[in-house]
Amino acid sequence: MTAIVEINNLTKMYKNKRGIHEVNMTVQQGDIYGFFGPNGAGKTTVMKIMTGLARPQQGQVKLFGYDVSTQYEQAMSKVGVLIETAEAFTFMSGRKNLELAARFYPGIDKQRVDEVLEIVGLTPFQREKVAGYSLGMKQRLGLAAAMLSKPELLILDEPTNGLDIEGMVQIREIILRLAREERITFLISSHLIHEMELMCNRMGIIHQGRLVREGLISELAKGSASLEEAYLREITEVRRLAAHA
Ligand SMILES: Nc1ncnc2c1ncn2[C@@H]1O[C@H](COP(=O)(O)OP(=O)(O)OP(=O)(O)O)[C@@H](O)[C@H]1O
Repeated sequence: MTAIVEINNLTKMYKNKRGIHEVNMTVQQGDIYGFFGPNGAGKTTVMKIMTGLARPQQGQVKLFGYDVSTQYEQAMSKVGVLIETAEAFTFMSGRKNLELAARFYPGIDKQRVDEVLEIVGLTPFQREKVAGYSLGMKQRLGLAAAMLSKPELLILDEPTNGLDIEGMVQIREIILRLAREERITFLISSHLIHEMELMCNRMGIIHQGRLVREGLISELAKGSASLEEAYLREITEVRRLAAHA
């Protein structure tokens, strides 16, 4: 197995003493890795450091074997990112937004814009202004933008956050298809455990800034009626140990 993402000992504490502490994670090629934790657990902080949007106080992130802090361009060359809600110019069409984003990458032509619109199911709405898009359509446009450079790894922060059931299903189906047909590796954060169960093969659980468990979902759920029950049991144990520390 090839490790696409290697996170070692990552620490970033904000002035308010919150943040992340000595996080270790590995994403293997072909994984749909679920990065799971409640609001405020530290998911966005890890993802921002991974993509160079924030600096750690300690530790290291390697993407495709390259260190994000010292070999940024090589590390990010095969990575697509969607962190927090997708931003777009609402007065422009979906297509125009993608054409604008494509200018940041050398060698991306109009044909690729057609391809990514097709992948996310926005071809029929490409000429409409983004102002008229639903939240689900905006998220799919963000996914299309992240796909422009033909990435081999997609890092998605809460891609289904705030979406209705139909919107969630659409995003999930796109992710599963891309993993299957284009062999894209995914790192996806969510605070919805059911989403993780439906989409991911492996999962890391972050709790109050610490990665408390990582493994195959099938193994994490073993011996429990559901993944949710397994998670609650894990967290109860973490709290019990913390109380006795
Ligand atoms: N810029 C900041 N300054 C101070 N504290 C911060 C800052 N960014 C995040 N935090 C705190 O660090 C902790 C981790 O936040 P983070 O956004 O990484 O969590 P998260 O798991 O992504 O949660 P959410 O799902 O709510 O986005 C939280 O307690 C948050 O309040």
